[in-house]
Amino acid sequence: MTFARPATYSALIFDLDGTLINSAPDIAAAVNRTFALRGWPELETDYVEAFIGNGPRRLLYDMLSDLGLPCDDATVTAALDGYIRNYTEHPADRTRFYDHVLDDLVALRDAGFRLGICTNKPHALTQSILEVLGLDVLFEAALGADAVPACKPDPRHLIAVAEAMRLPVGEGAVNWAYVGDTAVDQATADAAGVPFFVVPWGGGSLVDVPAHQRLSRLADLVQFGPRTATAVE
Ligand SMILES: O=C(O)COP(=O)(O)O
Ligand SMILES: [Mg+2]
Repeated sequence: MTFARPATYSALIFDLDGTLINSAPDIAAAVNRTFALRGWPELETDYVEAFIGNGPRRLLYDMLSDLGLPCDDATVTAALDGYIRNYTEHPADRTRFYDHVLDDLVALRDAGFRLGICTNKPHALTQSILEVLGLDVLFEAALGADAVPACKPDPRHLIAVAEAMRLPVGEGAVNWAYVGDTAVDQATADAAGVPFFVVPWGGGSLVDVPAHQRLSRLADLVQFGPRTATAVE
């Protein structure tokens, strides 16, 4: 989709996994603890990482199906319970920010942006990981997949975060943007009629967007900040 680039955005909403944090090592560890109990194979982090972005149920279903293991509803539901328990016990042991993310988020806040998160990670895990990483103070709202009736790529997930931040929604009214790393994020923004930017890490290089929507780092967005734009005028 194409969109008119405004001079400023009042807010930015971010995806979490693959966009702000590399959580793949902790996700893979929780998957492997869950798999080990069932006699399923140990998986490489890179393999698991490629399936992240559609929430934990799809993560497990997609991997089990790809590996030729049982992936009926009952098996996936039991594995999901174990996975969430394992991940909750170790939410951020090995999770790290991508390069410059923390500094750049502070720069974006200082440029006048209001900040939110729209992630397919479970809501309670999202809250605890944001707290562990000290990010809870930077974001006005963060909604995980199970905090809304329909999660990404359903646009209502993103709209729910905007509404929690009291941002304008609806055609022609949007003055904020979504930043993510996968085609799921892109499809969500497109369906919501919201400008989209993609990061260069996570799954970002695989997403097909025009050059002006491709970031080299989050601080590229400072130029669209209300305070930055005012200072330039
Ligand atoms: O799929 C997940 O669990 C989370 O992914 P997201 O933060 O990239 O939406
Ligand atoms: Mg992501």
